[in-house]
Amino acid sequence: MSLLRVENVYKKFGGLTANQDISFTVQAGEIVGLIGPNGAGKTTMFNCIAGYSPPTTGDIWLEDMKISGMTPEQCARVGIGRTFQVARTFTSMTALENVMVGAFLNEHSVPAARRTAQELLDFVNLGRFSDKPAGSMTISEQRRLAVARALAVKPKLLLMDEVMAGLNPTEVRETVDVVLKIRDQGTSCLIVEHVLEGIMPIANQIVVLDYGKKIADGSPQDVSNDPHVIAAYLGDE
Ligand SMILES: Nc1ncnc2c1ncn2[C@@H]1O[C@H](COP(=O)(O)OP(=O)(O)OP(=O)(O)O)[C@@H](O)[C@H]1O
Repeated sequence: MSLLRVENVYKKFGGLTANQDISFTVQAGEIVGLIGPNGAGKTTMFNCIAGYSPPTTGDIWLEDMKISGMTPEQCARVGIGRTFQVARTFTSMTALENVMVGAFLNEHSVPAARRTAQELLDFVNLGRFSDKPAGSMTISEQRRLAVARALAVKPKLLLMDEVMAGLNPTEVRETVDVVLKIRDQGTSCLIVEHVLEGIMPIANQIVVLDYGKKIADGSPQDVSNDPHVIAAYLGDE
């Protein structure tokens, strides 16, 4: 059984169809990239999956549970974690406190939440920054902090929205290493990304959206050679 199944999802905003008949799956243990030009409907799809804005029609399943129509908190409780395009860190709180906010979904004592948060900061290579105010961290560090906070809800599937945008090549490599570690410890990843050199080498599958429609779905190599994708997106790179 697939971990995530998106079935014939439409999302309409008035007269605009941001997602049109989108279907795809994510298998357990895999990294899937969701790519496409600006305005293609990628963030809209994330919002449908994570409960922030339900599909107009169509269904979304996490294993055998229908999650379309659930609230963001219900989605988090059943196993969907997410980061946002603009890292929503609490800038005046320390790195540790930021991750503790996520940890409280499952942990019911401060010491347990603190322990989990410190482990997750270590996991994303930010362990030495636990007492640092999030607002004084670099963009790259804040993105990994957001990943640690999303992992604190112990997701089966982690949705990551442009965690590599604006990073230098060293920072992209650090982030890629963290994504691979997340996959290796058993959490599947669905990643919206414009930084193709970050996502293409590590993805098992790439789904391409353009103007709200799915135009390709396959291995990174097949998708890179697909004329529709080249015309719509890769040709612009
Ligand atoms: N809440 C909303 N109300 C109205 N239109 C919206 C809303 N959210 C998104 N849209 C529109 O839906 C379309 C898809 O937007 P979306 O943000 O999903 O694209 P995207 O692929 O994530 O783009 P980008 O790569 O630039 O982040 C766009 O035309 C956008 O203007």
